[in-house]
Amino acid sequence: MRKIDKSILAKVIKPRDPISYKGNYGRILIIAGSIHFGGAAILSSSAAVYSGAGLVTVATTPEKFASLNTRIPEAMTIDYHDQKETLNSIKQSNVIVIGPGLGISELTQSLIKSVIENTTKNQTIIFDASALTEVSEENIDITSISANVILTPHQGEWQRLSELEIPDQTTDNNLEAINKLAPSSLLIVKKHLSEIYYHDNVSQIKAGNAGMATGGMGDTLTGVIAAFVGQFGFSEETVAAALFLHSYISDSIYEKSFVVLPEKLISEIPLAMKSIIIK
Ligand SMILES: NC(=O)C1=CN([C@@H]2O[C@H](COP(=O)(O)OP(=O)(O)OC[C@H]3O[C@@H](n4cnc5c(N)ncnc54)[C@H](O)[C@@H]3O)[C@@H](O)[C@H]2O)[C@@H](O)CC1
Ligand SMILES: Nc1ncnc2c1ncn2[C@@H]1O[C@H](COP(=O)(O)OP(=O)(O)O)[C@@H](O)[C@H]1O
Ligand SMILES: [Mg+2]
Repeated sequence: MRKIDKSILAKVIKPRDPISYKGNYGRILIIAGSIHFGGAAILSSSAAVYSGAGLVTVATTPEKFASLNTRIPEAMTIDYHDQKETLNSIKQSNVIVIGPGLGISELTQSLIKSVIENTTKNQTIIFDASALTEVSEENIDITSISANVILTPHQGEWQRLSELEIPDQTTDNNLEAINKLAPSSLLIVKKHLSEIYYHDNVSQIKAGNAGMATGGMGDTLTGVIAAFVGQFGFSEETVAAALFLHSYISDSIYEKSFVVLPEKLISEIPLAMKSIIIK
């Protein structure tokens, strides 16, 4: 199993061209949040903005517009009940995150199907949280999606998708399961020392700590990955760098703090990314 260490960061995080504009750094759509899970949409979108995404739009329930605009004014908001507006945003985005805080509902199922049917090979979809649960519970076919696909289940969500009990989630079993479920996708099994499965390659990050075992940490990861793909393009390296940075910053916080709060992690992303390119 290949190990992912700090060297991945300098391979991916590059200085910006002075002659550039926000369109160069990715249009991200985050389809997230619901009446009981407003924070997931805030954390995912904040993480995307703070990780350098050019433009971030959150498709969520209008009850959450005020809190979102207050917490992360850089992100724009659209109503995911408005099919026309949501479809328009799906088609215009480079990266689409779907799932954090969405909840289990017919709406979630229809949003998933709309994303699958209206994206092309030049786009990337990140399935997380409730979207993963719906894919498994509704047997939604994700084997032949045109867009790049990234799945970010924790071990419980992976159990639902793969039908592998957690103790049986070995490298070989995971590889077999992902090749059956979505052969060309990139799978991250989130846990202590998370693993990446992509085209039969298996790698493991050498960072992460138990202070990360707090609600919202996975929602946050989706925003970091989305921003990295939006800026640096879809590749196993880009995703590995995002996954590593998320745990690397958490490790530095964990040195002095009993718990790693997702918001604290997010606040430290810009300085951590800058430190990688300062020689
Ligand atoms: N502030 C917010 O708005 C938050 C919203 N959240 C949303 O809540 C929804 C449900 O996600 P959850 O993950 O909380 O609940 P899930 O029900 O999807 O998964 C948690 C369940 O998985 C099982 N499990 C077993 N081993 C596990 C392991 N090692 N790691 C994780 N789970 C394991 C347990 O039965 C546990 O109850 C998602 O849409 C998520 O985005 C959560 O992310 C928490 C924070
Ligand atoms: N003990 C641990 N060691 C390292 N990383 C952990 C540990 N516990 C949780 N994490 C990380 O925290 C995140 C939790 O994701 P998830 O359960 O989806 O959170 P949420 O859905 O509440 O946002 C994952 O990235 C996981 O790898
Ligand atoms: Mg999660």
